[in-house]
Amino acid sequence: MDASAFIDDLHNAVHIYCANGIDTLDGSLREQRCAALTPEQAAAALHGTSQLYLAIKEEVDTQLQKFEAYALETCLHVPAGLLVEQPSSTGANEAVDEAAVDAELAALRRQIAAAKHQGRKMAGEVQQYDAALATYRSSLGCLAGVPGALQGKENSLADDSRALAAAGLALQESCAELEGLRALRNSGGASGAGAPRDELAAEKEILRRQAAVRSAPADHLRRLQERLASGHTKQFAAIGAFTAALLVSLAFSSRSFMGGSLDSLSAAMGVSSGASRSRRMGDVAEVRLRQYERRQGLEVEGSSGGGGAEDNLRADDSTAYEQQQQQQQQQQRRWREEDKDEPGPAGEVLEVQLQQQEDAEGEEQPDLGEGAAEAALLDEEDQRQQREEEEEEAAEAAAEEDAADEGDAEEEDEGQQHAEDAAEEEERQQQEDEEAAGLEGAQQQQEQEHWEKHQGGDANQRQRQRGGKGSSAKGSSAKGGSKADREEEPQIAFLELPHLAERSPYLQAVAQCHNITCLSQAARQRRDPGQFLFPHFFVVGWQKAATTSLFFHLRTHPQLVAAWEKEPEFFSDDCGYDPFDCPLGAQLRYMYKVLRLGEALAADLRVAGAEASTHYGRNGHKLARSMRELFPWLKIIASMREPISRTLSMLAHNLDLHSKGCLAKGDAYPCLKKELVQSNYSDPFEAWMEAYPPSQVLLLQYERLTSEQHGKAVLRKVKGFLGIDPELPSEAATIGRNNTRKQHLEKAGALEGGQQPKGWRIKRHEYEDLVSIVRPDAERVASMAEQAGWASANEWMAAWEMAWQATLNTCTRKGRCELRPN
Ligand SMILES: Nc1ncnc2c1ncn2[C@@H]1O[C@H](COP(=O)(O)OS(=O)(=O)O)[C@@H](OP(=O)(O)O)[C@H]1O
Repeated sequence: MDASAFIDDLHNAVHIYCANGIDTLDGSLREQRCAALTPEQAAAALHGTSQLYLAIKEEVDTQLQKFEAYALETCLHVPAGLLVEQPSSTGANEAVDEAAVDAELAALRRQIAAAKHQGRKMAGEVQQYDAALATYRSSLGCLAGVPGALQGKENSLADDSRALAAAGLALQESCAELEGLRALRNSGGASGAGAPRDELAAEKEILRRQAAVRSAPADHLRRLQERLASGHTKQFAAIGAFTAALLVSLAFSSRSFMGGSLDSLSAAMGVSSGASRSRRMGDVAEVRLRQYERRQGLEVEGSSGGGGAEDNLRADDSTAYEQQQQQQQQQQRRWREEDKDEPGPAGEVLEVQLQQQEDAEGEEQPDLGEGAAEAALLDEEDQRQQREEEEEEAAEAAAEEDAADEGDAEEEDEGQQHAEDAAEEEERQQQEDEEAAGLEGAQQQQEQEHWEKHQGGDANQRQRQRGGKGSSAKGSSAKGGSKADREEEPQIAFLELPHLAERSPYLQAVAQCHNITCLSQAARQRRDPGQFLFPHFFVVGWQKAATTSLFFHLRTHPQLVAAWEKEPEFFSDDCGYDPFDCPLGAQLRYMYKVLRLGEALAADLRVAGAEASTHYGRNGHKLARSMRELFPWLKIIASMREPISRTLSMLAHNLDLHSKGCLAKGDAYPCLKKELVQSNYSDPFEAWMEAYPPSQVLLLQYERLTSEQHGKAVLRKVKGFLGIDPELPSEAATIGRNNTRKQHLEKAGALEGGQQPKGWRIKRHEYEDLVSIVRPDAERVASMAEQAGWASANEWMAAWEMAWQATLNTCTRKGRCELRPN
């Protein structure tokens, strides 16, 4: 049945039902009630029923029509408009072309479907707009208090936006710099053979720009951050957080990028003493920066009527500020074009000027011009240092020769290391000479003569004054008064640290220091949250326990400004283990050139200063207590390796370098025994433990530190101990492997030449004897580790037992075993 027939049937059925109902009512009235009625009453009643029928019929018709319309519209999807026009009861249906109506209906259905789809879409959009509107409304609510809060602070807001603009500008420039450096690094690294000078120049350039990239935007951002943190524009705290994040990422990216570039350059150049070269280049960069900053300072003063860049930065007139910025940029561009050797963007870096020689040479020194004079000072300083080092090394090498047969293998190692360094120094000197020929030429020679004169003698005389290795600094101190007395206090001119007066009292105090005792006293001043006391930690040993890998890993951390080179050995070699009796000039060099105090200050001392020297650890009994007096806050990290393999590594180092030393005689047993009976870990380490509270000392086990399984956890522990982010520089970062001995061998071609010893034979009972020598010390260390909570004694011993067992596993049935180097 089709739908319209169904409706018709329904129609009829309802009508019949109604009619039947009325008929029944009629009949009932007539038969049962009307008999008692008068004829008029009966007629009135029947009229009533017929009226009722009509009323019911009309109502039923109306309802049925509505139902029909509803059914046609919803079941048959006939549009309402069409129904109205459709004369349902006029009989015009017949006139309608059903096919046409069907087609129209289909089209209308499609339109309806499209309209419904559009409607749903719009409903979704309306929902989104509603949500957005709600957000805007609530934002508006939040901002309602802003105008009031900012009233009267328009100037400081203007300053903020200027500072933000300056920071952005500096960042932009730094990005360009970084891009340039990346290109430079790529070209430098890939330049191949025959271009060492180009690479040298590239390295210089990178170092020079590095300082600027690091300091300029960082300082702008820091100032901005300070402004925002100062409370007058709290509504913009998010900007403060943003700049803080930028600061951290800037520090991290520039340092890791630069570190990588220097390493790859050094590697590309095949230079083993990359660190010392870097330092030297860093010095050149410092001088160039000073020249630049001075020039810039004068220029700015001249153009702004003496106000200086900082004042101009604060100027209310933003147009003047923009002009100022443009002028500075133009000036920088001009300088770059005028003199390619001159530095690029300025960094407001705190620098220290070593002027002790300059003063002495004041009358006689020819007028070299400001830049040349400064460069000469630097060269001279380097030369003096270098000569001293060479002389010391020569004397030490001689002493080592004498001492070699006495079997002090550890000291011998140092001597040989020095001899190697001396060779590198020679190479370095040669390069410096070449550079000097291009830059200062004869002036450098003159400077050298002035210096010789001022110092009152030739190199040999100075060597005699120092008394060679045997007397060292300490010995000479006994003969001729303290070194601090003998050496004139250097006069230091500090370049102004921006906003020094607004910095923390601690930073202000440190910024005034030019000796290490002053650093100690400055620590009494109040610090800002996040500032580290300087220096923050030392890695004190032990030699051949992966200290180099550890140090260089830590150095990549963005919260660290660690010494460029490993093992400055300042407190042992320069101070003769007495931190209160170090030569003043050496102290200054140590603070600024080794510990990089200038950079730490520029970073608001929110970075940890550090160095790593293995002499310190093994001489704890000489140094720990006085070190505690000097730097009571210092954190101490030591790494210890299974003692026989550590000693073997140390002896092998000497052998590979110079084919001499104890192991060269072939029999490893007496050689190792002699060394092992006269050294131990626990005595010197105990001195460190006694001097410093347990919370400031951390002992690592080489085997865990370098293991794949535990290495990362150990590194996190180290960083946690130091109070720096344990997940940086990267969660996945491992310690890496720095094998100095292998590098030396590779450099010398020894690996190809077959000079590397494959191993040493030792009899089983001899090895067992060695184990019995070291075991008590090992157990003592294990128990110290357990007491301090660094490891369980059993775990500690198990790692070393395993190393011993590994050697015993190589033993043949005849009891001949092999000691294998790494
Ligand atoms: N990641 C890792 N894994 C395993 N071994 C490692 C690692 N890093 C350094 N080393 C080994 O540590 C030895 C060098 O230690 P140091 O850097 O402290 O030596 S040094 O005192 O600075 O010369 C040296 O050991 P030997 O090879 O036995 O001489 C390095 O090979």
